[in-house]
Amino acid sequence: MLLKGKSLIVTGGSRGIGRAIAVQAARHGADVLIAYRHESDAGYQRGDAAREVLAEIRTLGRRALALEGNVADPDYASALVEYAVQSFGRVDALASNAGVCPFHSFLDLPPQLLRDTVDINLNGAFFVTQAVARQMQRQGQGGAIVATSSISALVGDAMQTHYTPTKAGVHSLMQSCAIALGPYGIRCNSVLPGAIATDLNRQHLSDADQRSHLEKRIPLGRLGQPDDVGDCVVFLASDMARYVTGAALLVDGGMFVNLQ
Ligand SMILES: NC(=O)C1=CN([C@@H]2O[C@H](COP(=O)(O)OP(=O)(O)OC[C@H]3O[C@@H](n4cnc5c(N)ncnc54)[C@H](OP(=O)(O)O)[C@@H]3O)[C@@H](O)[C@H]2O)C=CC1
Ligand SMILES: C[C@H](O)[C@@H]1OC(=O)[C@H](O)[C@@H]1O
Repeated sequence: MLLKGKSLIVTGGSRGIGRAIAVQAARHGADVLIAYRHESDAGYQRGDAAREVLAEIRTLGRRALALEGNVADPDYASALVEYAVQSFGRVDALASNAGVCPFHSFLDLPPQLLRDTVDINLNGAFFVTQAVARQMQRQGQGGAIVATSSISALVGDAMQTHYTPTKAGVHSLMQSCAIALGPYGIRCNSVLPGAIATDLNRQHLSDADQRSHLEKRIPLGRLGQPDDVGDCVVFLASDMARYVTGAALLVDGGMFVNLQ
């Protein structure tokens, strides 16, 4: 078990990649607090998605908690840490994963959509990382922070002009935090998923031509699944990656290098 006895906060842990991170971490022995917001257009009743994750983790014999809120609110970031410390006694790792990606064309993109996307994806990652790092510094035993950036940190997309800069920012945040937090033994790394089949892009990938175009660009021949990313996050959060900090791990089936 790679995370035996550890306590982990996973933002965006109710669905998709975050759910996979939370469950895989529990399989490796961690207790987990998931942060979620309740996205009504994902087709769940309020809290149902989170409750499903908690139930799955508890069947694995681990403790599981959830706290609804918005990572863009720094007070919620602090509340997450306080809840984890009250319940688990400490915070050993953070998966800063929550994010949104409403596809939209550039020329008519409304200012509020840009502000909301930056607020959640980048500012939210900053606030949660800062709150958890403060707790880890108080604990004095180091820790591991893994942010979910994206292949979109490295390449663009015409319908994601408000989104790709946030993913580049998340990766850059981890690089700077790796330097700032290294003296406290806190490691900071990013995973950069490619095209992963989740609610985030369900509509986008429901277009057969779009899906086929993507699959043809992926040397492994398939879209990623959330567990493909979850297992990589568990590795980076574990002592197996004890000398890894400031790194970026592409989890894309080879899509990024397949240009010619
Ligand atoms: N899917 C993909 O192809 C890729 C995804 N990524 C990144 O992976 C991460 C997860 O994406 P994915 O699993 O696909 O997305 P999903 O839409 O499937 O899940 C998003 C999760 O984030 C939560 N969330 C959204 N906004 C907030 C908020 N303001 N505060 C707290 N929680 C919030 C949602 O909570 P709730 O359920 O309550 O709505 C949900 O748990 C994102 O950062 C995304 O940018 C990166 C590359 C590729
Ligand atoms: C939601 C998109 O399909 C997905 O999100 C990312 O970050 C990747 O670049 C993909 O575009």
